[in-house]
Amino acid sequence: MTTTTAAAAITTVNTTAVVLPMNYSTINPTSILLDWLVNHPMILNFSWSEGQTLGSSPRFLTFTVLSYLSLTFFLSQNPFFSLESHLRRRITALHNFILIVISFTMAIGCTLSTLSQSPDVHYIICFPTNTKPKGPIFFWAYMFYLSKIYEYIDTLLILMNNKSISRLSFLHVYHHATVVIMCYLGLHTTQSSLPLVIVTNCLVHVFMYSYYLLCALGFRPKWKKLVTDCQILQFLSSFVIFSLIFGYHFGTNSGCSGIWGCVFSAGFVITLLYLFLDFHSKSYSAVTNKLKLQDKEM
Ligand SMILES: CC(C)(COP(=O)(O)OP(=O)(O)OC[C@H]1O[C@@H](n2cnc3c(N)ncnc32)[C@H](O)[C@@H]1OP(=O)(O)O)[C@@H](O)C(=O)NCCC(=O)NCCSC(=O)CC(=O)O
Repeated sequence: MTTTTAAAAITTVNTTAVVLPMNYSTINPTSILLDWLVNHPMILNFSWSEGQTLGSSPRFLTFTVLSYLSLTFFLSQNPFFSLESHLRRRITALHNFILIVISFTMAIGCTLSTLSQSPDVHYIICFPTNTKPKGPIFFWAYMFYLSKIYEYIDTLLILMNNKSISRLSFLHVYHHATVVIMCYLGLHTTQSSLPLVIVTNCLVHVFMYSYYLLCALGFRPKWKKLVTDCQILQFLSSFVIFSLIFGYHFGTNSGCSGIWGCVFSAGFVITLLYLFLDFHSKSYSAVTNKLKLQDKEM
């Protein structure tokens, strides 16, 4: 905490405490961020321990993902209620705003943790095989995992509007269900690459949920395609990261931690890339744009 700054602002004159104006030149934003997002005792002492940390058991994971899939299937077949449009838009806007803040905080927290905790650049890509899932980097990996469960609300928001149920795509449900398993395995196997995957995805999500926020507020941003392009770029950059890890793991004697987590993530990214390229061609091709224009003119 910035105790030195606070202490410097307080001085005593004739035994009476006088609060002097804060010397703003001594406030260092980076050290405040480090205090809150890296060196906070809760973050510094975090440890993922299987069966003890909330959400860390295979049973919890199975229950969560199966509940999501069965509820989504049930509600899509039996739309239960449609919220009044005004209220739904407000709830959606708030939900997106929360996700922008959470994603941004995780991106900053994970970046600072990685920069301050990594002994060398190699560590950012490849954790040594004896790495334990504890400390700031794994705290943010855990927050990332929990945030993916919170993102299930996206699906609920689509289901709460009878008119938008057609927006519930295979891509959406497959992504939301599988990403939770990927994050769990990341922690369970102490997976190398976690810092880069988390920071990249959080930054893309700040952009994506800003797009959704504006939609919920009634605007239709012209840069929708740019969001999809960034998502595709994210998946392509993951290939570079995973190629480096596999190169290090199989090309050196020391190896990298959590290689099975990396194999799962790489497989997931391949399927997402395929689905997103398909989404891209269906949403933005010249033919699609022409059809949309004709629809508007009718
Ligand atoms: C541009 C995209 C981000 C979104 O494409 P969409 O076709 O879903 O976009 P859209 O124009 O229909 O979105 C506008 C509609 O979404 C509603 N909406 C607003 N907030 C929402 C939220 N948090 N979740 C779901 N829907 C939401 C708006 O009210 C509006 O509804 P109305 O039209 O009724 O007013 C795209 O690149 C994409 O990701 N498509 C896949 C669909 C998806 O589910 N993506 C998110 C998870 S995948 C992911 O997250 C990958 C990653 O990690 O990067």
